[in-house]
Amino acid sequence: MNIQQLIAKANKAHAANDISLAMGFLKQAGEAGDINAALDYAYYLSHDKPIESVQYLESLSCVENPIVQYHKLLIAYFCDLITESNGVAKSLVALGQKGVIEAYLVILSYLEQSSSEFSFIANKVRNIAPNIFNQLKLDEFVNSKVCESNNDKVAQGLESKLFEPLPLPITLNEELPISLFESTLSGFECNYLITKFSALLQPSMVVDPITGQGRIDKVRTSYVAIISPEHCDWLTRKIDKLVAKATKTRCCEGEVLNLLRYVPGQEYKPHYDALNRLHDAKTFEDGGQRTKTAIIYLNTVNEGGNTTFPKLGMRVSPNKGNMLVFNNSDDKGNVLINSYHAGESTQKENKWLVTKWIREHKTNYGKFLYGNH
Ligand SMILES: O=C(O)CCC(=O)C(=O)O
Ligand SMILES: [Fe+2]
Repeated sequence: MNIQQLIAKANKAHAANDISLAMGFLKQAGEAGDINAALDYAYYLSHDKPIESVQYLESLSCVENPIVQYHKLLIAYFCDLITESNGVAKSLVALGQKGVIEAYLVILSYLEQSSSEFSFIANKVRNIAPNIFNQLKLDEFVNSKVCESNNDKVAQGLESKLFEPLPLPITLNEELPISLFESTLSGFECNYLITKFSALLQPSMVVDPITGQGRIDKVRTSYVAIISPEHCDWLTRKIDKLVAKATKTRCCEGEVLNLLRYVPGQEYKPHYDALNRLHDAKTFEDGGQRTKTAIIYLNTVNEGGNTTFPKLGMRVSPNKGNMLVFNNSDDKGNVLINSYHAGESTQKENKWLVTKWIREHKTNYGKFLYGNH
């Protein structure tokens, strides 16, 4: 079979949900020289066998290709095969120099925005990809200290950041509980998510209790972008990992990440995120009850736009980069009455956030991207 035939077979197997059959064809297509097939196979394999995944990429004749190198590094990093910097920082810098723009974006996501290292790399992005520089509004961050930095300083600055632990949260409510993790995403990362995924925005839906299908409802008037696996990148993976750490759950128990935009006047009226086993039976099938919610605010809203908990008399104001985490149901899957909450409308500004709901079991999204992790 030639490469096209192998890929056609892989697509057919994939459409029939036979992932192991699809993997077999992708593996062969990768070995025959198709880089995309090789990467797809490596990502699939990385769910359960990350070491084998890296070894597979190393066995290919295209291993020196910078894109292959970049994904090999990401698989090793996100699957925790690298526990200390071990040259990851240097490799990322080297990949950026070879023209892998994603490597520079990963670097930017770990650096302090006000640092000369950030400006130095942002300037490189300006030189090789001016469109991306403009779309990400990187000129907001570039300062005159560009010339004070160099590649070695960037690698040094990056090293400690790559393995920084999640800072301890502030407990806002002990009973539910509700926790706030400050500055989990940088301003650059927040802007990146808005820029990259707003093209996917559609009117939000709620689950119809009769049909079990999503439908538009005045309860939830914001717009949502569903970041399904084909759109996932290093940052959505980083967020999945962050949320898993903050909620003490596994990545495979998370639902798909949602980007939400409220324009002034739009809101999410008081509701429970926990599902009703009878009314939401269809949604329930994919991972069971919703146990926790994580919300990351992507911009600071000055008037309105709070997340409110009416039964607790609490409100949390959206601050760029902060992550709010709360429980929705108890160990037995019962709805926690105090988790009733709302997304208030804003007065003048838009409000942007990403939200992730966690289930009691593995979800299809989680299994697809993370296997058992
Ligand atoms: O907009 C908010 O602050 C809350 C969003 C929310 O409740 C949700 O997405 O489930
Ligand atoms: Fe909610």
